[in-house]
Amino acid sequence: MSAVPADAPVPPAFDVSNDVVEAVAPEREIAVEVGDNIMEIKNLTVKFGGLVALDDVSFNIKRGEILGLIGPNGAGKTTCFNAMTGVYKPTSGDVVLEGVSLKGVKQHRITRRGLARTFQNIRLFGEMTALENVVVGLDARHKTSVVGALLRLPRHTREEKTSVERGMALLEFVGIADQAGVLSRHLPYGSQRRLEIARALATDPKVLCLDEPAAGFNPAEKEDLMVLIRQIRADGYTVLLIEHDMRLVMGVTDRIVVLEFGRKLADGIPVDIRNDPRVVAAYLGEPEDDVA
Ligand SMILES: Nc1ncnc2c1ncn2[C@@H]1O[C@H](COP(=O)(O)OP(=O)(O)OP(=O)(O)O)[C@@H](O)[C@H]1O
Repeated sequence: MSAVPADAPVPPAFDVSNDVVEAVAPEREIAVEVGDNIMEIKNLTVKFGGLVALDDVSFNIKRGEILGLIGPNGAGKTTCFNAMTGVYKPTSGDVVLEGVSLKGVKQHRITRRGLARTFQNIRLFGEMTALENVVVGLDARHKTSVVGALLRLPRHTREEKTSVERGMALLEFVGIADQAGVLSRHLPYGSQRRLEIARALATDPKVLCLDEPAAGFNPAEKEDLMVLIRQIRADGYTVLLIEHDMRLVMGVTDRIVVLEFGRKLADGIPVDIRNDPRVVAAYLGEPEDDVA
């Protein structure tokens, strides 16, 4: 199934040292078990006027797993992400993170509570370097005040230094440390996608939501991305992944939730989803690339 032979060397970009891993995930257990529910999506409904984009959808995300969210075009995947991350206010239902409801919580506060995401259409600060884009994410977690920053109090200087070190570690982690000083709008497309992931990781999320991270990638880049997503999980993060490329979804996820016409169609391990006649029927008529 894989285009890369089993004994092929791991690309150097992902040969990440223990020091880098510790800088990226300083307070995490490196080896995690898939465990209890870290998030619960409860009867989530989103209506746009008369259109029901998401219809009474419920599923759980378990701590330490890579959960795939798939479905044909227009099935409601991005709407679900948007409702979870505070971009849209759900019409009804609830999203619970570590036992606490996110109902009515503003988007930036949801990020602070531990839910980070990337976007289908890349959203970086084009006039900032790669490193600065990541440091912005880290700065959101600083404890010093503006006055502390102006007076350059020792705590602020310490935090700033740590930010740069952690920012570099994150860039190394996603494989683009050599481009740290490049303006993000000048980065190659693949590096921009990786930078989005690094910036999301900078907020130290409990759950990382990736919205079509392989969009526009060639097969080799998709293989590299699978390695990176596995590495992210190995570092103790929980990952929710929207992705159209079935080979990638089947190759990297522990479990898959399938949406169709805004409703949950199936929820199970990849092999069961692949063989589920309802899922196969839902994808009939999709472009061949998407159902490979
Ligand atoms: N802001 C909006 N206003 C009106 N309708 C919307 C809005 N956002 C999404 N929709 C509609 O909701 C439905 C679900 O769209 P959504 O983008 O969530 O699907 P998707 O599964 O992510 O699709 P794709 O795979 O094509 O990205 C579609 O019919 C879409 O046109």
